[in-house]
Amino acid sequence: MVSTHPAGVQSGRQYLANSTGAVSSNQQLLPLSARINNSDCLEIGGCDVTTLVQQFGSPLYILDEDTLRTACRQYREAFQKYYPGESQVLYASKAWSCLAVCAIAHQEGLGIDVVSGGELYTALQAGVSPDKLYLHGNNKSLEELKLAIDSGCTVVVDNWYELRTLGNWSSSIDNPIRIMLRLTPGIECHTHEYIRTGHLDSKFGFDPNQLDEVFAFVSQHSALNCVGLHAHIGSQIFEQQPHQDLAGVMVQWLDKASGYGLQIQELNVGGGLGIRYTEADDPPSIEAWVKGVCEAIKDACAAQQLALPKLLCEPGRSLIGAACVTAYTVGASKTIPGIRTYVAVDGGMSDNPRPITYQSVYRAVVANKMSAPATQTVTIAGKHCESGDILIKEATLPPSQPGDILVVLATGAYNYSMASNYNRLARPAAVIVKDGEANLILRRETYQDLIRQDCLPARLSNEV
Ligand SMILES: Cc1ncc(COP(=O)(O)O)c(C=O)c1O
Ligand SMILES: N[C@@H](CCCC[NH3+])C(=O)O
Repeated sequence: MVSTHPAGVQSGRQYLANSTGAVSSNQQLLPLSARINNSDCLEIGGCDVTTLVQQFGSPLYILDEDTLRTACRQYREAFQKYYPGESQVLYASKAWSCLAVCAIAHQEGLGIDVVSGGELYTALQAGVSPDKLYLHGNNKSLEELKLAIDSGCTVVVDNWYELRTLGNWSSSIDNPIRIMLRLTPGIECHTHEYIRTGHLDSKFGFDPNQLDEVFAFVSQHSALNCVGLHAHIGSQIFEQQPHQDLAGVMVQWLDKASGYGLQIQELNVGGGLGIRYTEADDPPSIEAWVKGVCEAIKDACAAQQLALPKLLCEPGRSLIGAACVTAYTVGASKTIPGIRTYVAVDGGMSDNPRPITYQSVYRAVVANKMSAPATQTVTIAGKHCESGDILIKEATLPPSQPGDILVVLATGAYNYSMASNYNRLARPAAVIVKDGEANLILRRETYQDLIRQDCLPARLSNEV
């Protein structure tokens, strides 16, 4: 990281990617196309961020197409390089589900992991082929299962209730139902407890101690076409060992399944590779992560003398997290002498609920003052009626004024997808940028949108 200021004093420049050598987007704070232009403003995808805000309004999600496509390719190419068997990368669309993002993932050859009828519908509408769609969920409704089966998507079965439901159902329909089984591997990893899923005490997946009963049940239902096994250990993980341990555990499951006559062809090791939200975060690159997983699967298969399965993974955050920033407009500020200065922006926990939910830490820059020395420590507050609505507790920034454009970095994953209308704030617009062109991918909500689903019974109407 290069600073143009005296020792210890930084500026927005420090977050630009080092342009020498290949970079893994999950290790960058700013999108790969980020530059500073002659007006000292941040440019992404060849578009000046301050101009984008004038054109599309504030707050604004700005998605860099090149960063997203690069990450998709880095995953795909790493599998080609390190795995001699078949492979398929799926985009975990819970990170950001919308038509444009699903369309890009599909164009880049990725399949899509969906976790609800809504995400499935979005992916289908984006033109994703059903044979590359996988439906997750620990409590899928009959309607969601029907949509998945009718559209030809694979159902990742999570529990006994669902397995029995599909077992009964399969006897009454013409084609076998394509399923995978999600198992809890009992692997611990270091991440926030809300985003850990692989430990035994998890609401997701079959208990691995019931593997024999599960395999026996599936083997007795020939209309259930069990193509694979799935596990996911958690999210925002920096260690490589848990995923490598997972590979060993899953190959043992594969071996056990063959004892029940099940010809399992696919193993899905889930997602979870972390990204850099601050300089202190040190995730492995996409290539290093894929290499580790592939080698662990190859070694475990060689040890058990098993043929290589088709290998799947389903990253979300590491594909899209660093590809997006959120631009806000600075408004009021309040200095409490000896305590802190609050600088308020025009969004907050409704467009980024991660700080209040997981105490997530973000970095920001002032887009119209990229080289100005970052000499102040301030607290970036949202505009919600909630004391905890703080986007960044201690942001080191240049002094800012109302009207400045504050840009929070690495907001591509689990921001828009977890956004709400708390305090009846309209959800922001999102644009995708590439080579100097910006296109709307999500329209800004209006006041009319906010009351669209409201019903006012006649007896409550105050119409004059
Ligand atoms: C089943 C499953 N697959 C994939 C993912 C994507 O995880 P990440 O965004 O950390 O890659 C998640 C989220 O944790 C998940 O629950
Ligand atoms: N929503 C979480 C990730 C959950 C992943 C889904 N299992 C986050 O923002 O970090």
